[in-house]
Amino acid sequence: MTLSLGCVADDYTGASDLANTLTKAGLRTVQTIGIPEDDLALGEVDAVVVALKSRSIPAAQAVALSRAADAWLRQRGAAHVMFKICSTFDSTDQGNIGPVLDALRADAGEAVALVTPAFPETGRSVYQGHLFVGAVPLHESPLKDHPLNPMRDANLVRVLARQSAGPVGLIDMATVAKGADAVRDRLAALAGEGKGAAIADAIFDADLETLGRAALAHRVSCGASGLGLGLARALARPGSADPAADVLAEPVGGLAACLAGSCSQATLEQIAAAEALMPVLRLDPERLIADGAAVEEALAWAGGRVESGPVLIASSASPEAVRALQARHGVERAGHAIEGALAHLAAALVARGVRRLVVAGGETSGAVVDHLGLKAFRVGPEIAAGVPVLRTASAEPMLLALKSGNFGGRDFFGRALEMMR
Ligand SMILES: Nc1ncnc2c1ncn2[C@@H]1O[C@H](COP(=O)(O)OP(=O)(O)OP(=O)(O)O)[C@@H](O)[C@H]1O
Ligand SMILES: O=C(O)[C@@H](O)C(=O)CO
Repeated sequence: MTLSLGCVADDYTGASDLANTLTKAGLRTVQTIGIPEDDLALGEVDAVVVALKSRSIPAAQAVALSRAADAWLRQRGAAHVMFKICSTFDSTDQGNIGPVLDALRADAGEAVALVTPAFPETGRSVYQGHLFVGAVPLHESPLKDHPLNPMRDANLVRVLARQSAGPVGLIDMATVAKGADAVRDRLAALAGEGKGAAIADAIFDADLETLGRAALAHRVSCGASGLGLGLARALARPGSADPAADVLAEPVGGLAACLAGSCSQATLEQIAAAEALMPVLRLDPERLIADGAAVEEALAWAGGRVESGPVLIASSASPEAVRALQARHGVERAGHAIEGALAHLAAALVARGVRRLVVAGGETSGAVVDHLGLKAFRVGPEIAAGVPVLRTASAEPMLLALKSGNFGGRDFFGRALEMMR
């Protein structure tokens, strides 16, 4: 079947966030892990979100992967492809948002692309090109302490220009308020001025509906789930059946576990709250890096406990502890070693019968899902804004929840496990 919408996401939790939004808006959506085989049977779907792990890799690799994903989606008939980035615009001056968008835009033969990370449901809004996280500008939010890409500038026109080949313009709120035609005219004017990308202001879902309608006149756009919502509302057929309804119809059973590698403030609070619900093991990150025995000890700890109920294992630590560890081992080395350890733990837990798995953190989820060799998910109901239940299509199905670091309320882990039966 011909896709109404193709999406290339730069991490796995971001992909499920977008898949959740598209599903809620009425599009039948599949999330794939990596670029699918040519013969992947899709069934009746409207949208495919190809999840890459390209947010924090060298820009040239991110470009190559994203172009290949885009080519796969175009082959399946997608006339519009959205590049899904983080709603907090996670990136560095080297990329990867600018280089990937430049490449996708060139492949699509477009002069300019609309960009907005606004996602009102999770408090992300853009005004005069400045990104706000709740009530504070990006550089005053907890994202200033992100372990891999600390965000220290809220002016996205400036941020994107630093990582793009060409200049970047602004579609301001006054234009957005005038409607989709005004936005399309502004995009054309910016293209005439030689701008390759335009940051669009958006505060409410209605703004994103306007931007979604305007973006569909082009072959490529870039944003977070808010833009996904705008595109999906423009594309969905009114009155179509709830696409998430049958994902939880058959319980999968099996054991349940949670793994956390995210060090975001939200995840730290969720782990603290989970202590009241299940046994929690806090890993020593120094030992995880130094020594494979730490993983074996964690497995021994989980052994008997997971047979009688869910457990949570976390490497997560405070910003100060993260900085100290990174100073001793380097940002990448520390990050990869911990991701690898959690992925290894996930595989060992699955080998012991875990079939319901909650993972916190985008990079962490990427490492876990890759290590488990999972290829595609159907998208089920929402646990918290931006986090759906996912179901593998395999003969012995698993349920997963891949949580972006900043998402979910304090009760997230308990809530997820309650839904994942
Ligand atoms: N105690 C720790 N010290 C230093 N780094 C850590 C520690 N625990 C985890 N990490 C690393 O921090 C990074 C966290 O990134 P991850 O993407 O998983 O979470 P996040 O950034 O909060 O989530 P998202 O990308 O969805 O917003 C990973 O590379 C992880 O391995
Ligand atoms: O857009 C978001 O905030 C999330 O989907 C995400 O990508 C966080 O890593």
